[in-house]
Amino acid sequence: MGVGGVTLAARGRGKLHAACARGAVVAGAGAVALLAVAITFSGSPLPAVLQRTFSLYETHSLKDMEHYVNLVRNIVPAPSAKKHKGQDGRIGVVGGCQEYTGAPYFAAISALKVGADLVHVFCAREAAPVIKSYSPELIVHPILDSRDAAQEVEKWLPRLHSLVVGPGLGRDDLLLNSVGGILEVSKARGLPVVIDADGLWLVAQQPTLIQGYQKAVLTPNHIEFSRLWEAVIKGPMDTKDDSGCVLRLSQALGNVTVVRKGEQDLMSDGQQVLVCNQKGSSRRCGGQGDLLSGSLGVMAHWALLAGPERTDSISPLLVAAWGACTLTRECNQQAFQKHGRSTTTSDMITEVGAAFSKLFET
Ligand SMILES: NC(=O)C1=CN([C@@H]2O[C@H](COP(=O)(O)OP(=O)(O)OC[C@H]3O[C@@H](n4cnc5c(N)ncnc54)[C@H](O)[C@@H]3O)[C@@H](O)[C@H]2O)[C@@H](O)CC1
Ligand SMILES: Nc1ncnc2c1ncn2[C@@H]1O[C@H](COP(=O)(O)OP(=O)(O)OP(=O)(O)O)[C@@H](O)[C@H]1O
Ligand SMILES: [Mg+2]
Repeated sequence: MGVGGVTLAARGRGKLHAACARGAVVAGAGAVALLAVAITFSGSPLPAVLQRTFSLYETHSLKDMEHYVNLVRNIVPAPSAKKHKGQDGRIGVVGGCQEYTGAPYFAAISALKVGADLVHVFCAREAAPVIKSYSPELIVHPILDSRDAAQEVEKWLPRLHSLVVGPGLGRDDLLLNSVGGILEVSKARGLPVVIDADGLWLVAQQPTLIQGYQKAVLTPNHIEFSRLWEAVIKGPMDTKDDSGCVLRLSQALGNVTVVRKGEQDLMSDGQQVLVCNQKGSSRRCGGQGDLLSGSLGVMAHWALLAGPERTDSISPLLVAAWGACTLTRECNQQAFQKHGRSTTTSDMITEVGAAFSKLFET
């Protein structure tokens, strides 16, 4: 499908309106149609950083980019002296075990740096003192390996706006079983959930856990996507049609949003496919996906609060996903410019503030 920059494909259920309205590239059943529809854009000009990145691409792609940037800006809550602590996001991260303490920390601190007010980490007992020692800013609950973990977490759910499930969770059956229970109670409350890493392992074992839950966003990397595909589609993957595969997996899961990370990030709600080609770097250190899932935890809450009227009828969760992918890749690029091959995820997290304001602050 598409040519560089940002393109949007719509297919499957025949919803072409959003793509056509912006003159995007529309791919359908192997055919690719380029629709050059002139439109005007409102809002602030494209940030210089994005103009640099996208100046080589065709005008319609640049305009799509500008449009999505404006949609992300539309969901970002305005700073206000009238707000109280917690209003811009209270996010939960479910993950952290004996082996992995970095991943939940990266996800949680990213959520805070993007703009959440409070972040709670629900982790295994042994991981808690380690995660606390990384940051005094995180609230850490050492309850995930207790027998009644799901009920313990459920007590906190009324205070939370979204959950990020899976970074550093590990694959211990007791923990996975508790997380299955946490997903059930979260669904019952209609809480948005971003599922990543070992949370995706669990979903691949039990797809019914999120089947049809349209407030779930899955963020698989290459391997995790293949695993989900095998579990849900159970057939060969068309390796020449990456966006078609994302669309199909999302549809098969009942329009759960799927974000397939890679050289370009492809995301679909089963109706449309958005592409994020924001320049990153060649550095692939561990933890970048955790930065993405933590950022998305906050942006998913903001997007659902803003609603489709602020996202031009594109699914709010797709807009949030596009924003979080763009931000993560920009952090990667900025950190790489400073640190080159020694870039680590901590360096990227240091860039979150500057990257966010370049991209999305008006
Ligand atoms: N500092 C930390 O604590 C970190 C912990 N992490 C955690 O580690 C656990 C396991 O995550 P993994 O991502 O390793 O598990 P996966 O089972 O997804 O990956 C297994 C292997 O696949 C490889 N792989 C990934 N992308 C690939 C690609 N495009 N092509 C070929 N091979 C590829 C990885 O190098 C890894 O060795 C999760 O809980 C995760 O959150 C990671 O988030 C990284 C950072
Ligand atoms: N080849 C690539 N080129 C540019 N960016 C990439 C590439 N692969 C992944 N990314 C970006 O890196 C971020 C994390 O994706 P990645 O595939 O590394 O996740 P992950 O394997 O889950 O990471 P983690 O180590 O945190 O588990 C995403 O924003 C994605 O866009
Ligand atoms: Mg990962």
